Amino acid sequence: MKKLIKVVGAIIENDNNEILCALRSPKMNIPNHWEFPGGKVEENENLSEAIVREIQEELKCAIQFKELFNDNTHEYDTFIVNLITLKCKLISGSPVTTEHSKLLWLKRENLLSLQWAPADIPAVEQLVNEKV
Ligand SMILES: Nc1nc2c([nH]c(=O)n2[C@H]2C[C@H](O)[C@@H](COP(=O)(O)OP(=O)(O)OP(=O)(O)O)O2)c(=O)[nH]1
Repeated sequence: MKKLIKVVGAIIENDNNEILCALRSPKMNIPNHWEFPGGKVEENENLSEAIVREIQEELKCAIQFKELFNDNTHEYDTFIVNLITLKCKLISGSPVTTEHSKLLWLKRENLLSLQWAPADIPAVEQLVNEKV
């Protein structure tokens, strides 16, 4: 049976209504695909704790959880991911890459020009269609 992993991804928007996108590196699984930065939820933590921890570890900045945005389960060849995207607010510092190949701030209307990890597509489409 395929392993099911629970993952949180942060949707961080700046004052110009741009959204932070992160490119998975060639060394990561699902390499060279764009994603919402984040990672696996650990057993002892809630979604808000998980996303704050992951973003501090990966992007070296502090965020605050705002609201649940999208919850999508996607079956890859070797595992199943339950990707929960959360709207978050940057509260201190600015994101820097530690594991990703690149970070990019993009307007909603340009999000679909990137090659996203397949599990992310419903959240990306919901963002593109969202009224702001
Ligand atoms: N972080 C993140 N992972 C995603 C997204 N979409 C998607 O399919 N994934 C997949 C890629 C990975 O297989 C898995 C998350 O693993 P990860 O490697 O980012 O998480 P992590 O930092 O906790 O991993 P680890 O190095 O501790 O094992 O979910 C997304 O938008 N964000």
